[in-house]
Amino acid sequence: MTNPPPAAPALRLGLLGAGGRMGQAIQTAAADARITVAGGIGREGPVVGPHADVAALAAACDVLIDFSTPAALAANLAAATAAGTPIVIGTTGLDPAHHAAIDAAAHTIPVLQAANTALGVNVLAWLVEQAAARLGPDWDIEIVEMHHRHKRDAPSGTALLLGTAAATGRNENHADLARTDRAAQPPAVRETGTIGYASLRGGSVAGDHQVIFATEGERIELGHRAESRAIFARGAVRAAGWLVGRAPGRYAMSDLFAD
Ligand SMILES: NC(=O)C1=CN([C@@H]2O[C@H](COP(=O)(O)OP(=O)(O)OC[C@H]3O[C@@H](n4cnc5c(N)ncnc54)[C@H](OP(=O)(O)O)[C@@H]3O)[C@@H](O)[C@H]2O)C=CC1
Ligand SMILES: O=C(O)C1=N[C@H](C(=O)O)C[C@H](O)C1
Repeated sequence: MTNPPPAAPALRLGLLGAGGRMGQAIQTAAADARITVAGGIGREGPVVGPHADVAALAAACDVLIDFSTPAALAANLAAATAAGTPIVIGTTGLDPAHHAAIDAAAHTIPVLQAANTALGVNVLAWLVEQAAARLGPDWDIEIVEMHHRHKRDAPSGTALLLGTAAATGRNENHADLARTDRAAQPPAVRETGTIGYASLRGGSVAGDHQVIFATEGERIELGHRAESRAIFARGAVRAAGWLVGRAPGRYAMSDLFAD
């Protein structure tokens, strides 16, 4: 009789922003998936487990999941890099300097950055890219998002991800087309070929996104509604498991869903 193969070692997650809305949802998703949370850090220190700071937590887990704040990103990446620990970044409101820091860390460790970790949104991004590729610039693109009253960044990271997918479909740079604050522009009719954004905030909405393609006489609307944070949390936990053991580099949810 042969012995069964040894069980794979259990995954140990480290959570950054552990006490927040997403931090709590990820703890639930990890428990549902029977994955151990080695520890969790909040703004003022440990939320789960004994680790005093992100450096101690990074050294004690197999993978970090960061849903905290853009202001914490540099320190979180530095700790992950020093410990050689892969990191999933779900925090939004990132600027070009944050993205440059992610690119730099990805030379040393695997980093998966995703403005939205839900499967449905990532399929929506693919649909938007396909639609934009087939519709000419006389189809105006407007992106409308609604979130809960506590959200700090606007437009949402997902709205920008969807706009980037549309720009890619058109073989254009998103930065050239994006009009994130129409109210701040001088009064003028809509510029052909641009991508407009509108952000609504209120109540407890987990996350609604709609991409509207509008031309003379017809309109296409593609959208996604998150009914709870559980979809983001499940995706983040799945992404963390997928990231462990990968080569250093920058990854996206589309890499995971393509596997
Ligand atoms: N990628 C995705 O699928 C999703 C992304 N998000 C994004 O995730 C982020 C968090 O969202 P949400 O959970 O709703 O926000 P919350 O404000 O509820 O949670 C953020 C938490 O991070 C804590 N925090 C602040 N500074 C630090 C720090 N230096 N180190 C560790 N923790 C810190 C905050 O503490 P304190 O309150 O004391 O400041 C808070 O508990 C946002 O950027 C949001 O847009 C949200 C949902 C899905
Ligand atoms: O802050 C949130 O809640 C969410 N943020 C992400 C975003 O900015 O797109 C993802 C999701 O929509 C929920």
